[in-house]
Amino acid sequence: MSLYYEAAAVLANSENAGGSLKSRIYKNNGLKTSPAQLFALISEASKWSLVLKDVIERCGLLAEEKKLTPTLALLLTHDLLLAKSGVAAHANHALKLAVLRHKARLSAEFTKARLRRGYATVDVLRQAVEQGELVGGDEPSKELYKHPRWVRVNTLQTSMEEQMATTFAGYEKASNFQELQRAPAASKRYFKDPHIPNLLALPPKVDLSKSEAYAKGAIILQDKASCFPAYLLDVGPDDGDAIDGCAAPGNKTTHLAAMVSQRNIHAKRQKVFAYERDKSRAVTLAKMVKRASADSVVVIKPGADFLAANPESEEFARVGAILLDPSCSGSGIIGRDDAVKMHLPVPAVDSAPAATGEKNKKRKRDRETSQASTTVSLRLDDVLSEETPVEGQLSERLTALSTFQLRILTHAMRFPKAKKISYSTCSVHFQENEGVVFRALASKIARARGWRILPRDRQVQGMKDWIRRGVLETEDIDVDIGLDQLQKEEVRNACIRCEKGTEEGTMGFFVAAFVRDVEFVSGYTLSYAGAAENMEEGEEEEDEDEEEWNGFSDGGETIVAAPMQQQAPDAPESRKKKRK
Ligand SMILES: C[S@@+](CC[C@H](N)C(=O)[O-])C[C@H]1O[C@@H](n2cnc3c(N)ncnc32)[C@H](O)[C@@H]1O
Repeated sequence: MSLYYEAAAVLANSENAGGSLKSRIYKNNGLKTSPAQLFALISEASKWSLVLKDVIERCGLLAEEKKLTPTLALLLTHDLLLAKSGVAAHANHALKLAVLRHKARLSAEFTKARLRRGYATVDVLRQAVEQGELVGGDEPSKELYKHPRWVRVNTLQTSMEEQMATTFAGYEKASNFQELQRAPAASKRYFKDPHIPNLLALPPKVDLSKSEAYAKGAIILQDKASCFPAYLLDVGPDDGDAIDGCAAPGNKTTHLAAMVSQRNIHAKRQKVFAYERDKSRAVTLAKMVKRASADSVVVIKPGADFLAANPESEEFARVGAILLDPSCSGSGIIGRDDAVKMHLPVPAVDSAPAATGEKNKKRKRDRETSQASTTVSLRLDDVLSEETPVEGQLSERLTALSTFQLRILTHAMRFPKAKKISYSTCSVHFQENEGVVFRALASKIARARGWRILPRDRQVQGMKDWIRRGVLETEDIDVDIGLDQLQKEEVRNACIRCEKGTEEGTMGFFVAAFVRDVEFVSGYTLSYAGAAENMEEGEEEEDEDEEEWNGFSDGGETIVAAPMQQQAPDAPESRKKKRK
């Protein structure tokens, strides 16, 4: 019987205790039950929980059996009605008796619940449950559009053709994206993305985690929007080396490496330097790079701060392209589809007999607790998120984040041979997106080095075709960057956005690219002090970009050359003061 108590304990306090379902089970050495049995019970019961919650509530089980908590009732009812060998306990165990007493009612309610949902037999209902079709029921899905499972074919190891003939053999082609979104959640369908090469959309519950291609890194589960930065950067054989300034866990790094390798037909040696400040995330990055077979292209800088990388270093003399995907508010992130969600039955409020004193208080508290948490949600795996949402008050967070993002971006603009930069976030906030782009364009370093936005009509085809573009919140642009309305409109249209919960099936995302001409570079003195000489009169007063870079990195250790600036040089506050 420890099976049910231990399963209930695994599910208890899921929001505060942390850890994925697998880590809670497989890293717990104190369990009496086999971890596989525990995992199977929880994942199966969660799939059926929408139906079983309904059955238990209509049967009034919780009101009559005080020993049963909502979670225990759900787990036991699952085994009673659906497990081949029934409830796993000896015949006289109190919990087993508590559900057995209601077997006839529970079975009858189960039949009614099935028929109400329009399933003729238990087998047809079982198939629908397995396919993840049971969204809604009595609780309609809030999601208007299904978020597909996006799969990038890793061209460092394989090709789309090879994957179609192996991993996706037997999958049926959807004639359009809407058809794919309407397909049963676990059905074997696919749709080739028209914007990003080597990208497939599959229904959200298709499980590829056990496929050989996934295990060896031939396919990578990566949201469509997250593929935009490397694709937009469009690194060619003549672009030299590339840097990914904020790399872990490495989806964009490996995509960048794949693009570099695929397009390098002249087999010129091109490297991708991958910076990751956080040491533990750098370990994941290294694993991901190895698994994707990108280690011959990628040079990892573990625990190294990109802001401390010396642009003038010999090592970066050939860096022509830089991808920046810095930490952000994460406001565009969509809840993970592979979460295990358990819908719990709610005890009927009036069904408990009146009680007095302490008992009454306790019963009331129990009822309130169980009503407050009618679902339990747990991540299936401990997967390091691509994004790193930062906690705190929103407006303060946005100010701090956008200051940091601007610093990263203007630092990248210092690399002498760089002529392409992509800047992205998984945020939906103007301040972290177009706001940073406008401020970067206004920075002294951008003007000194001739950086400008990559306009829509010069973007790679898929990005040019993408309809969702940037937004303009003119009242928020407190930098006078000397652009007229038409030019601002060009910048807006050059910015690319994705919105979550739309018919495109992406997360919320933002990306823009900056370019400059090599001729422009060669016409200028490349040191920042030299560039300042080319400034128009009075400009020096407005920017202090030269103070941004204050150290250099040597194998991850930052050697600080000057005290860190407290405020970003382009922060609105400092600018406003100067204008006065
Ligand atoms: C949004 S995540 C990057 C996701 C990654 N591009 C991908 O697609 O998998 C931002 C990462 O940048 C790292 N980071 C933040 N600031 C950094 C800095 N100054 N130098 C290097 N890495 C930094 C964070 O630790 C985090 O892992």
